[in-house]
Order: sequence, then structure tokens, then C-alpha cells
Amino acid sequence: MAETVTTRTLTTGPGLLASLDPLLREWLPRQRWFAGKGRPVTGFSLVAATELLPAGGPLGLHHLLVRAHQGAPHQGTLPGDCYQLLIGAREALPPHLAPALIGHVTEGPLAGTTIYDALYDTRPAEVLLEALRSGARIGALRCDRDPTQEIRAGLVPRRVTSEQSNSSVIYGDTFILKLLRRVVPGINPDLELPLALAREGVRRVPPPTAWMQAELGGEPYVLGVLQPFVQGAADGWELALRRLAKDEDFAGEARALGRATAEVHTALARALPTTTLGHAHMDPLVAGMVERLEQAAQAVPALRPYAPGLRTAYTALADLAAEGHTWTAQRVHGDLHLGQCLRSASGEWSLIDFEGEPARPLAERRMPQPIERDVAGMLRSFDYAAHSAESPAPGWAAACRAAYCSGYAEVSGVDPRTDPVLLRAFETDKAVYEVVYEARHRPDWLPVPLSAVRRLAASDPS
Ligand SMILES: Nc1ncnc2c1ncn2[C@@H]1O[C@H](COP(=O)(O)OP(=O)(O)O)[C@@H](O)[C@H]1O
Ligand SMILES: O=P(O)(O)O[C@H]1O[C@H](CO)[C@@H](O[C@H]2O[C@H](CO)[C@@H](O)[C@H](O)[C@H]2O)[C@H](O)[C@H]1O
Repeated sequence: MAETVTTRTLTTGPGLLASLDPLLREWLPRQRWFAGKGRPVTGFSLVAATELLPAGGPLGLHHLLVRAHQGAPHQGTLPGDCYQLLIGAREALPPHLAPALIGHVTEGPLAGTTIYDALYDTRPAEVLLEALRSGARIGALRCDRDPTQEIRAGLVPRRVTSEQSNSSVIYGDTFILKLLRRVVPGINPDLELPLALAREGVRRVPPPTAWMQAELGGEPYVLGVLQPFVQGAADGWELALRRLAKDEDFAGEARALGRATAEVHTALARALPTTTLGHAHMDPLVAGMVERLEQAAQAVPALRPYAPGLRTAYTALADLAAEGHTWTAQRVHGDLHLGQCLRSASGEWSLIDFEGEPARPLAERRMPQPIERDVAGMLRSFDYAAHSAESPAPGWAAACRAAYCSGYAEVSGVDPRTDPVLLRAFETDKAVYEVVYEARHRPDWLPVPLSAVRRLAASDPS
């Protein structure tokens, strides 16, 4: 255990949670990373509680894993998602921590304190780094690290303020820690794939430096991953928007991104099992697409008129499979878009965030898939960027899409455009996902994927 970190697993955890319950009920659903938007939280149950700094001191710090229950019990409440919370407790919050406020506690072990999201605060972030650095074992929490990478003590933390599905802290421009918010049991691809790529010597993906997991009921829960910070980097989304604003093309970068994606894909195919998908595998894959479309149309009425047209993309794929066509599948990124691509000051592209689409079950995210899945994600992203610009140059997105596929083919020898049926099915599936994502998280953005939906629904090649 780390010398500088005082810790214990809380036996008072349930009492603590009961006293925080009304505050968390109000605060949790307002967080960007809360996955259960639109359904009220009806209660919490404690999965694990660990005291990282003692309550009663000037700053108390609790690491909590809590399950948020949603829906009325008589409607057959689902078990609910498990969230990772880092709860700070102070007598009063200094003004710079005001945005982190959760509320004032009136009873239980923290009565009389103000609690807040401690990731906004310096000392708690330092405690996390120290735990990772020292390979701490704290109650259910365990930290492991790559012994070949050095982590200097005393790096100054700052929170990442951009919109995220999780929460990240940068340490002295040297490392970045991503704390996963909605956590699930099992091997998490956000750690698994970068570790596999590091073993392959791939430099396109920052190699995990240290990671924190919880061991609960014999299952690992990945809670956080520390990795080298790509200094002076801009992400592909920012860069694309800047180019669009200046009426400049992005095809050169798109081609480099295609090459980078192919490098990562070929390394993943070397490092982890691949498989051939025939009729028997394609049927459930297509069934999943159809089901996601049906659920999306239920959730977002604006999608309904296009559902029949979109479905033709899936039946075309099922028809090919029925004719005996086969596809190669391998581990892929799973949620590739411009925001997941970082260009360093020297112009090199890195790919980050291998978590996959956070809403999908872990087992599904870890299944080998055709590489067209990731390619489709990037193609959609060029389209997103063009739609976000005031007046994009005609053909901007089409030029990026073509350059990306060419770059991909240069490295892998496979041009994704040679399988238009598969590509259209994956693009359709992605656009449907985006419709649901935007309806839930950023309703103002809904017209962006809807315009793609209109195009894809009308592009029946048969
Ligand atoms: N290794 C890194 N170097 C520099 N910035 C990074 C690195 N990893 C992530 N980031 C920044 O942090 C943001 C969030 O990271 P990401 O892994 O995409 O988290 P999330 O799953 O929460 O979206 C990214 O958009 C990127 O700008
Ligand atoms: O935050 P994550 O990286 O886990 O991804 C989720 O959020 C993304 C938005 O931040 C979302 O991406 C969609 O919007 C992007 C522009 O903001 C665009 O580049 C992507 O092509 C588009 O899919 C992503 O789908 C979602 O999983």
C-alpha cells in the first residue's frame, strides 16, 4: 500500500450512501457521462466504498462504486448501471470548486460537510496518481503498472474540461488519467487493446502506463487508465473544423489518418484472434443492426420515416451472406471518429479511446468485426465535420472520405470501398447510433446524423 495514501474499505459504506442518496439523485443525472438519461433515478445500492482520505480531516475523500436504479420497482427495475464516483468532503467549498458541488450533507458519517466531485480538486487527483505510481492495493482497488515506464512523483494535475463520456486528469503535461464513469465487469478493451498494441511495438497508440481496477465477486472492473500525454496535440475534429473555417481541404490529413488506422488494424490482427464470418455469423450481426434500428426508431420519432429505406442496407448484406460471401473479422477500435485521433506537434497521428461504443455490452464490444466498422465511423465523422461548418466547400467530405480509404489501402492492401454493401450497412448502423446518441446527449446536433440517414435511406443500390 502507498505510504502517502491512508485508506480503508468502509464498513460504514451503506450508511454513507444512504446519507448521500438525495444529493446524488439530483446530481448524477445531470452529468454528461450519466448513461441512463431520461429515466429518473429511484435509488442506489453500494458496490464498493473505499476511504482514500479520512472523513473528519480538512478534506475527506471517498471512492465509491454505486449502482443507480432506474424505473419503478413494479415495472421490473433493471439492475442499473454501476458508476465510479470520487467524492470529496470539505467544510465549505472554495469558489474555484463551485462547479463541482454535489450538495450539503445533513446526516450520516459526513454530516455537516459539503460534498463535491473530487476530480475537480488538486489533492484528490494527486492521491490517485500516487496510488497508481506505487501500485497501491486499497480495499477492493488495485493499481498495476508497466515497470518500464517511469512516473515521476509530484506531477501537477489539471482536469480535462472538454465534453467527455468519462473524466480525465492531465498530470504535468506528461500523463493523462482517464477515470471510467460507467463501469462494467470484465476485460475492458480500453486497457486490453492498447496493452496488446504496446506489446506489438505499435507507436500509434499511447501505451498504458498504469491502471486501476476493482476486484469484485471474482470479476475485474477497469476503473482508470494512465497513459502518456501526447503533448501539443490537436484532435482531428478541431483540426478539421479549423480547416473548414479557412475554406481549406483536409484530404492530406484524411489520407494520413487512413494510413494510421490501417497500421493499428494490421497490428491488432497480428496480436489478437481473427475469424471468418459466414452466413451463421452474419445473420446475428445483421439482426443486431435491425434491432438497433427498431429501438432507435422507437426512441427518436424523427427516424421513423427513414426506417424502411435504411433496412435495405441490412437486407442487402444478409443477401450477400446467404449467397455464400464471407468476411474477415478482427478486433477493431469500435467507436472511431475524428475526436479519437490526435495529431502531435510533429504531425504524427495517434488513435485513442478503445472503449468502443459505451452503450454496447462489453462482450459485443470485444467481438472480432470487419474493419469496415471503424472505417464507417471515420467516414461518418468527415460528414459530421462538414455539416458543422457554416458553408462547407462542395465535396469537402467526399474528398476526405476518398483520401481516407486510399490511405487505408496503401498500408493494408485492402481498399474498404471494394465492399460497398458492407460499408453502407456499417455506415447506416453508425448513423442510427448517432441519432440516438445526439437525441440523448446533444439534441441540437440531431439534424447532423439525420441528414446522413436521409442520404443512406435513399441510396438503395439494388
Ligand atoms: N494520450 C493523450 N494525449 C493527449 N490528450 C489525450 C490523450 N488521451 C485523451 N486525450 C484527450 O482527452 C479527451 C478525452 O479522452 P477519451 O479517451 O476520448 O475519453 P472519453 O472516453 O471520456 O471520451 C480526448 O478528446 C483528448 O483530447
Ligand atoms: O465521447 P466518445 O468518444 O466516447 O464518443 C461519443 O461522443 C462523440 C461526440 O463527442 C460521438 O461522436 C459524434 O460526434 C463527433 C463530433 O462531436 C463526430 O466526430 C463523430 O463522427 C460522431 O459520431 C460518438 O459517436 C459517441 O460515441
